[in-house]
Amino acid sequence: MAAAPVCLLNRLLLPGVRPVSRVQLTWLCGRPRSHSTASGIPGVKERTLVAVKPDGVQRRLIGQIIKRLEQRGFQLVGLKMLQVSEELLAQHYASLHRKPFYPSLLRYMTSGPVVAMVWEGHNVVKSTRMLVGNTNPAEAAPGTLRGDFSVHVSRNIVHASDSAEVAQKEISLWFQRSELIDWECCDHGNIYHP
Ligand SMILES: Nc1ccn([C@@H]2O[C@H](COP(=O)(O)OP(=O)(O)OP(=O)(O)O)[C@@H](O)[C@H]2O)c(=O)n1
Ligand SMILES: Nc1ncnc2c1ncn2[C@@H]1O[C@H](COP(=O)(O)OP(=O)(O)O)[C@@H](O)[C@H]1O
Ligand SMILES: [Mg+2]
Repeated sequence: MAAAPVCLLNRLLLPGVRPVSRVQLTWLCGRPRSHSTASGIPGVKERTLVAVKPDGVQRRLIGQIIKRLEQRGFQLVGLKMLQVSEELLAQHYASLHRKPFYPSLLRYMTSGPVVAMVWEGHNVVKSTRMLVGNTNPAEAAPGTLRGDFSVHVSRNIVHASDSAEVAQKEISLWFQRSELIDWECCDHGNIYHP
């Protein structure tokens, strides 16, 4: 912590108030920025695609979903609302084409707008899958998004990429590079450093 902010803060304190030390100021404000950049931590720039599905949008759950990811400490780097095309879904759900539920999945996912987001952070893919919960809401633990807000597998409110490799493919399928913002949250020091 530079000496100047400590002196400045002590000058502003009322007479009789004990001056704060540099250690106390560091504790109050988080680690100083020069030491708090998280860019040196491996995996901190990992990204995942999260999409609020049409039922999640209709049920006004967008805010709840964003809130859970934000409060966990992840960082939003891209966000848009869109009416998804069948072409995009055919690529997104390429592994499910032969499933009996695929036609109804397409109808579901095109039934209304979707909110697509890209979230960034350490182990964000795995952590987000844990936060979203099992595909089948009956198997999703209470406290997870699907466990708290959904009942049936065909209306499970939210999508999240299931591996880092799949996440990269899904992000480039849903977003243009120019739609994603590289930025560093000012509280990185508190999230990533003990
Ligand atoms: N019997 C099933 C199985 C799946 N689905 C729908 O198909 C989606 C994709 O299935 P899958 O990829 O297996 O589930 P998740 O990865 O959990 O969901 P998503 O890929 O949408 O995140 C599910 O979320 C669900 O909306 C369905 O309607 N009926
Ligand atoms: N047995 C099923 N019946 C109906 N829909 C399903 C079923 N399995 C999966 N789905 C739908 O397909 C989506 C994608 O499946 P999958 O990628 O396997 O799971 P997840 O969404 O958890 O990644 C699920 O979220 C769900 O909407
Ligand atoms: Mg899936």
